[in-house]
Amino acid sequence: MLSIQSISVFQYKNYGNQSWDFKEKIVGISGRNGIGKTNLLDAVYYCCFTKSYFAKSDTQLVTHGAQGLRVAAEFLRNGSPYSVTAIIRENGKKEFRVNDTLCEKMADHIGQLPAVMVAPDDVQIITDGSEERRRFMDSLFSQFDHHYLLQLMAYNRLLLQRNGLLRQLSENGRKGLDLLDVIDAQLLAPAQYVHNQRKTYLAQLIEIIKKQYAGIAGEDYFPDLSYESPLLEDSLAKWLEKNRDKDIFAQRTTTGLHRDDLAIKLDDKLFRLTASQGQRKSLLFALKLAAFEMLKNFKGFAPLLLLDDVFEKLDETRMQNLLTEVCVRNDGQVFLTDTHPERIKKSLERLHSGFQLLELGKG
Ligand SMILES: Nc1ncnc2c1ncn2[C@@H]1O[C@H](COP(=O)(O)OP(=O)(O)OP(=O)(O)O)[C@@H](O)[C@H]1O
Repeated sequence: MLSIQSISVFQYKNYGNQSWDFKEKIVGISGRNGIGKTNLLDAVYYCCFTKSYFAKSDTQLVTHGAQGLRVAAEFLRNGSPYSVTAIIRENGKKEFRVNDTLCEKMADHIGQLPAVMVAPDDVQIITDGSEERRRFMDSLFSQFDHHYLLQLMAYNRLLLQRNGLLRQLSENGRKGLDLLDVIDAQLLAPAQYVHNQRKTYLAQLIEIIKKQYAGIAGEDYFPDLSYESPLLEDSLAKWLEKNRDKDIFAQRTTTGLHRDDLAIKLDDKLFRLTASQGQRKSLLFALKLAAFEMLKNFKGFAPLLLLDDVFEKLDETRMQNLLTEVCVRNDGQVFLTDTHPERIKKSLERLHSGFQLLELGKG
């Protein structure tokens, strides 16, 4: 079982110096638009992932006009205390401590405090390009397969090096092809590992998504989901060899893992072009709940579930079904935000399970 007991923030977005205690499995957070509900969820997310779900850089998290920030939180994981402190110093340097010990590599912390965020703009996972879907699956798989994260990081680092070299080769008449051979050889092992794991994990994930979609949408047909990868057609070694001239000309690596996708179709057409708003919402929740379920299966305990503004997204019945599923049937801790204190209170009361309601901006 994983739960967060308390969090304190200093100079974090719109918060000066504030702390909260979380006493229940279900925590509702209400308050008017712009009061800081999302920011509070994001601070929890930050403790789990060493980065924000929303902001591209840490500097965006520091309160405007201030320098440096601090976020500290106490968790309980399988009965043992687990504390996290994140500090961004005035000079921008970041320190992350777990149980008072400095974390040398942020990657080592990923997966220790599994969490799933559901936020209003997440529908981009379905409507936007493949990058959003890769981010979704990588964030999920990295939380239960540490080697996956390390191999993915190695692949991305080498890819950057390769693209830099391709630019040089294109500009200086191909001097340095030996180095390209070296980088290409180094890319193969991490690419193969990530590809194999994506194949395995996506097959499992897709089955859970279908089940969740049926439960949420109540439809007896499913979107067709499949793993698309150039590596399903040929090995990366072959692709790199075949595309070498093209890559030098384009000054970038034109094929590889970074082109993978979780393809989503409905009646043989792209889901994002044909699906209704309701179907998109249902699929988004199905993806997120599938991520939640998969994490729970792998970790042996439920991840934190951070639901931002979901009341605006689903009708009342679907919302109540979802809350029963994630708040009552699961033993995990759930955070929900809503602008209307009465609406969230009423929904949570109907669950007949203990909950806490934080009203931001009051008292
Ligand atoms: N770095 C920052 N420094 C100061 N304030 C910030 C910073 N980043 C964001 N904010 C402020 O935080 C507020 C938004 O907070 P947040 O998104 O958490 O609100 P919310 O309660 O979730 O609102 P909504 O109900 O509209 O989703 C805005 O007023 C924004 O100006």
